[in-house]
Amino acid sequence: MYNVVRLVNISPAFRWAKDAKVNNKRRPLVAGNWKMNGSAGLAESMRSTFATAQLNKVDVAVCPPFVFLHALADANVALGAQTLSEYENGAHTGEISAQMLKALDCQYVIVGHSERRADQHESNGLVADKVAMALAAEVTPIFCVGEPEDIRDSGNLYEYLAAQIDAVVSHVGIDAFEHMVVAYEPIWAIGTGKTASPEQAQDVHRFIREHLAKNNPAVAQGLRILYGGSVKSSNAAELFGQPDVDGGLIGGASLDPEEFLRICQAADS
Ligand SMILES: O=C(CO)COP(=O)(O)O
Repeated sequence: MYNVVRLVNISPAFRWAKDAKVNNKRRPLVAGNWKMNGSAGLAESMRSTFATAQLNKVDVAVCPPFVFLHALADANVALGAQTLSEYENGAHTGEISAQMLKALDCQYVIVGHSERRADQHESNGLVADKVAMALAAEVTPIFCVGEPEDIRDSGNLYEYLAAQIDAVVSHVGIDAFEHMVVAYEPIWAIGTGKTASPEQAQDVHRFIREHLAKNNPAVAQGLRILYGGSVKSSNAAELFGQPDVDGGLIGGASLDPEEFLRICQAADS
């Protein structure tokens, strides 16, 4: 399904990964995932909170439900969606295509979030198809991986994560990761208040980078790997301070514009 030719002819505007790496340092990204929350009012208050925010060294994105994307258009944050269809167009009632997101100026789309893997039974293969669709439309996938607690406890953490990553690598190719963001979100840390320790996050982020580096060291080095799972302003700086943690994917705390701004400020250094 994935069209390699289109990626080779990718537009200069999509080659952000080059710009995202300044002086050999990856530029952090903080993305808010509202999940099935929020309102037009929240979009408005997010817009006004960020209108005057002085953030220089961090990229910020907000991923509201589809119906509020327009309410954040031209705000002082990049737009992201929470999922997309694996189909290009046609008779797929209720689906939203990559091209539609592009037309709305969505720069990012979350793909493979654990809640969709669980609720909508999205398999590694389907996630790979969706990543390919996003790439073909030049919308940057925020590709999520993460383990349930029993997998971590059983000692199979790295095999589990490698299978999630390899499904996408084998479908779109390692070079496509130049146009992607990866998010590590341990399922046991999502919405639980139980954050991974900075050391736990760093260990997994380093594993992800080294795993990808086996195929393309330069792409792995430039890749932004976000941490997600109970990030708050009180723990953000320490998490973002880890060498392989390049920002965060924020759930609950992104529903409070002031708190979300504080988390973005923690990455702005
Ligand atoms: O799933 C998440 C972001 O995608 C994390 O959610 P919380 O920040 O609410 O734990």
